[in-house]
Amino acid sequence: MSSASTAIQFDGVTLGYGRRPAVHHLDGEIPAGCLMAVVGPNGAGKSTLLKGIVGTLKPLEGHIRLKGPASGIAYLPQVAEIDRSFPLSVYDLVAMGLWSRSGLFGGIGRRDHARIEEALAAVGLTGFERRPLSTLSGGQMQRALFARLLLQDAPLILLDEPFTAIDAKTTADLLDLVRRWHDESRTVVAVLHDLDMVKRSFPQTLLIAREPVAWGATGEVLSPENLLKARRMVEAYDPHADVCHRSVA
Ligand SMILES: Nc1ncnc2c1ncn2[C@@H]1O[C@H](COP(=O)(O)OP(=O)(O)OP(=O)(O)O)[C@@H](O)[C@H]1O
Repeated sequence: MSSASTAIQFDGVTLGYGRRPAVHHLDGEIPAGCLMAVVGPNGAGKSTLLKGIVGTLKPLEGHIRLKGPASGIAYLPQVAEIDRSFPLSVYDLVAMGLWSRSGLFGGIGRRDHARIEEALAAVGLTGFERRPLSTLSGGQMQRALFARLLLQDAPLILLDEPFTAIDAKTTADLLDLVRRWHDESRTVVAVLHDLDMVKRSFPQTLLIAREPVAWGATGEVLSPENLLKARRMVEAYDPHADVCHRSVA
């Protein structure tokens, strides 16, 4: 049963594609206000887990319960999933962060304009308003996407590999925003590969290898034994297996 301080509750969750599970045996909760990293080897199911939380992927089994409506989620997908050829300006992209409030055709008032400019300033993109997305560097694009997240003003923020292929300065600036969200008591869940960063900046961690390997305080979760176990579990996983029904001992 989820409590008032639970942001996300997993009950016997299996997530997958077709009938093939990508993540299973997921039980537990993410407390509200938690700053949590999701780590694991390639193919461990980290992105799949975020898609399950966002609701773009329905569980094959079990339930994911969210405190608050799905519209209260701000989600940053992996860079590879974002189409930059779409003819949008930086301003338009960032303004999309207001959609949940203004609606698709709501128009942008003076206050909204000021908020967009504020968000652009917070990510260091003042002056980039009219630039087409296709002309941005990878780091500038990620800054623009963070500005959009800022405007979404969501209690739950999901980030899928937000710092991949961006330089140290951009990473530090964006990590400051993540800390700010945490200070504002938002729940932040980020898929990350840089374990040093996780140890430094993320108090809670879920180590996943198609199923949870360890979940809790980062220092305990990221033990050499757990990391080895996770690698072995992903290597041993049968990608053709059907949904399994593990009996409770
Ligand atoms: N759309 C899809 N259709 C079928 N299988 C998929 C799909 N998306 C992911 N998978 C499979 O689900 C498994 C988990 O993938 P997922 O992308 O969640 O892993 P990940 O931990 O995020 O990996 P990485 O660190 O490489 O990004 C993989 O075996 C992958 O091939």
